[in-house]
Amino acid sequence: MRLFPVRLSNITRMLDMYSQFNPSPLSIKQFMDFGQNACEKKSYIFLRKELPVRLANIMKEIALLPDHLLNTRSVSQVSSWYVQSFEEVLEFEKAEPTHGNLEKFCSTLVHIRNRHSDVVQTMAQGVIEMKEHQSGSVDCGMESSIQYFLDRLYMSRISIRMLINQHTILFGQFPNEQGRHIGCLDPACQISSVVRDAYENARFLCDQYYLISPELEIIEHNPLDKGNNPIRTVYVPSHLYHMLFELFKNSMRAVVENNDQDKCEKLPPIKVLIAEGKEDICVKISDQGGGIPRSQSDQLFKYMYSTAPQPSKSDLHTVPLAGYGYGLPLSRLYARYFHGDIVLLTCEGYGTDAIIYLKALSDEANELLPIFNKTSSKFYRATV
Ligand SMILES: CS(=O)(=O)N1CCC(Oc2ccc(-c3c(C(=O)NC[C@H]4CC[C@H](C(=O)O)CC4)noc3-c3cc(Cl)c(O)cc3O)cc2)CC1
Repeated sequence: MRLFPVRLSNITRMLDMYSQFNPSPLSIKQFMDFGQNACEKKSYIFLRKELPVRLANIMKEIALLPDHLLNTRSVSQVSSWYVQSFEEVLEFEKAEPTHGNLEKFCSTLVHIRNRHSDVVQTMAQGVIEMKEHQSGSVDCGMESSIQYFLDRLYMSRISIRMLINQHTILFGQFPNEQGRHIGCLDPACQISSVVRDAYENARFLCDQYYLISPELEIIEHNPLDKGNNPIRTVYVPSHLYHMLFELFKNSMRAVVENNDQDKCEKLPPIKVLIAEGKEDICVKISDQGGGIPRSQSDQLFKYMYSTAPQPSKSDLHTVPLAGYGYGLPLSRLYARYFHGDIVLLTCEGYGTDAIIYLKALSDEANELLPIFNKTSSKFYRATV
């Protein structure tokens, strides 16, 4: 994207200014409290500052990427999307919150969300382009700086899309079709329902490809609730679904590929435990898929490790359990976004437990946001 000198110096000046502010993390409780008495003007005043701050913080890190990654066609494309979106939001920097401007702001946010919908795939393509242009393999210093950057880029992207979704759902075209939901948050998200949804959809893909799939068993353990009601929490169902869907796909692939169906009529079931404690809600997915050597289990969270040549569109259809190779690292980011986590515990020769940890209390579920500062930029200089 060619930038004319005047425009370039303007953007550089604004980037330097907005990147000096730290992003302001919000908790699930704050999202809920604001959404229950939502005021569009207050949201507009907050977002027209916070969105450029979050965009500028990650744009400064994009600029620190090594040239042979930054100058790939794909990463240049992503960079230009960020520049364009940064400029578009800045148009509201001093605009009064009139009805017209509020409406224009909402549609601008929708355009920005759509512009950035393919950032993950495009970055994956950029990593592949870089590897293709590299004569030798990528050294581990470079690999760890790319891992560090992509984790921060995608966490920033998750957070920006969360802010945009809350505003456009609360104040967009259909504000009253929310039911009990507050934006993309469900105040009473029933964990077992999302587990079943994700399982059924992963099972459909598994049956399509392998013509067989393991059964599901769910157990809930909620010592704090005498009525033994299903465990519910305030969360973003789509985030939880994304994590569960990826983990079920992995479990099903392992179970089907590592169990000799001739010997046993039925595949060992996938067992899910949902437990609520004072601090955490845990969702443990246990399978008998043969497990992975410990030396390999860390690799599964690596973007570079899994960045095999992207499946072609037809592959994605014919090899449905394969993805772009970012399923697990991205799922862990969704869990970490509100201070949860995903941990893999594998027993080679037997199977794997994948545990999703969620914060049980919404005022402890704070956004985890990357901050551009001397420390983060040193990391790039050290490993570039
Ligand atoms: C980056 S990504 O998110 O896009 N994605 C990560 C996932 C990967 O696909 C998978 C899927 C399953 C497995 C797998 C095996 C397995 O396959 N064992 C048998 C081999 C063990 C090494 C052995 C060897 O090479 O030594 C050769 C056999 N066993 O346990 C699991 C397992 C993994 C996860 Cl993460 C899980 O949640 C549940 C599981 O049961 C491995 C890889 C695509 C890429």
